[in-house]
Amino acid sequence: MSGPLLRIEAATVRFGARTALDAVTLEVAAHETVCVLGPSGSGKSTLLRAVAGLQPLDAGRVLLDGADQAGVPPHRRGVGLMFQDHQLFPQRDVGGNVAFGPRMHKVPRGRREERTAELLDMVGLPGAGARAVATLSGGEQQRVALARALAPEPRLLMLDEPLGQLDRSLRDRLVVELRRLFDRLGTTVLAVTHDQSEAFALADRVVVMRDGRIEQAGTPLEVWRRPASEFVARFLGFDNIAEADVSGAVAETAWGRLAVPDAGPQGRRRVLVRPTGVRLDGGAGLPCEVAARGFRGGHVVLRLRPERGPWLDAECGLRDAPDVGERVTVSFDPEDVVVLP
Ligand SMILES: Nc1ncnc2c1ncn2[C@@H]1O[C@H](COP(=O)(O)OP(=O)(O)OP(=O)(O)O)[C@@H](O)[C@H]1O
Repeated sequence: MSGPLLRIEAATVRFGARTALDAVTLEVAAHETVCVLGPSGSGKSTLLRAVAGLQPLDAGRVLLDGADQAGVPPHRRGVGLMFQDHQLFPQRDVGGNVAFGPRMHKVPRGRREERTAELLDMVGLPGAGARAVATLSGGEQQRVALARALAPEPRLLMLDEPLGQLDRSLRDRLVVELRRLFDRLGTTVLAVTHDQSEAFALADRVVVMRDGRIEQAGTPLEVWRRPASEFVARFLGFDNIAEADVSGAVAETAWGRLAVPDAGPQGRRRVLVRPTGVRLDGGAGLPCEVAARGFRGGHVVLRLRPERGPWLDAECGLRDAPDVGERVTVSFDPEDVVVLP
């Protein structure tokens, strides 16, 4: 099959005066994992629900394998859904939960049992079929929910905040497992999350939404390297943003004169410096006071109050981290300076 597996064309959904989806166009290729990111209320869940057929469109189309899905009920679309609260059937055991879809599709018992065992293996719960749902941890329930969504072999798997309820270390682990699983199965995935690290770890392509529209779409690297707007930059957690006059390869800012890519946007702009590009070099740079510091795994994030200009976040190694109240001077690595369009 050529062409995208999923094509959303100018999809629009209104709730009264509020436009939850505003002419959204998006394609997902077969075997691709696309993660939709955005703040609460930006329309992410509405987009998934529209593709699943749970939310009618006011305008636009959803096509699966080239076929318009208008009038096709959810259970005939061949999409699997896993929602935030991943509600398992409490009265069924793990195997009964996973086999639910295939049973509805009248898959013969032998094949069903084989498939259930295979999927439980795949999600790292071998032999758990007879366990009661109530005896599972949050992470285990999440895996069972995933196996259940995969069991009917959907052509498109849609995940709404798949790891939403879990603590950070479990999420980080599961996200790597999910990525490996999708690669192995060749599953096509459209996932929604408000957690950018999750999206970046899982996705071939990320889509950032704002107020029902797509603000930027690209590979994780593209979006990280070149945020399309201040909104995207701030959403990714980049807060080192200042007004600038850009001329050639130089930006004049309150922090001083920064080197920027030569061929970029010119004139009155805003520039972003990624925290990795704020260097504590002790030279003749911009004097700052360390206002706060926080530990993030192997490195430290410093909150700096510069002599001039907006506050700065800087990343440095554990051993080099200055104390709160210390004075430092910083310079800016041109590699990490981005002129916002
Ligand atoms: N059934 C509904 N009736 C009225 N308004 C709705 C309904 N569902 C969603 N909305 C509104 O549409 C907008 C988009 O909601 P949606 O749930 O798609 O956002 P979201 O990005 O998934 O948010 P979250 O991250 O909080 O789940 C919001 O402003 C929401 O209040």
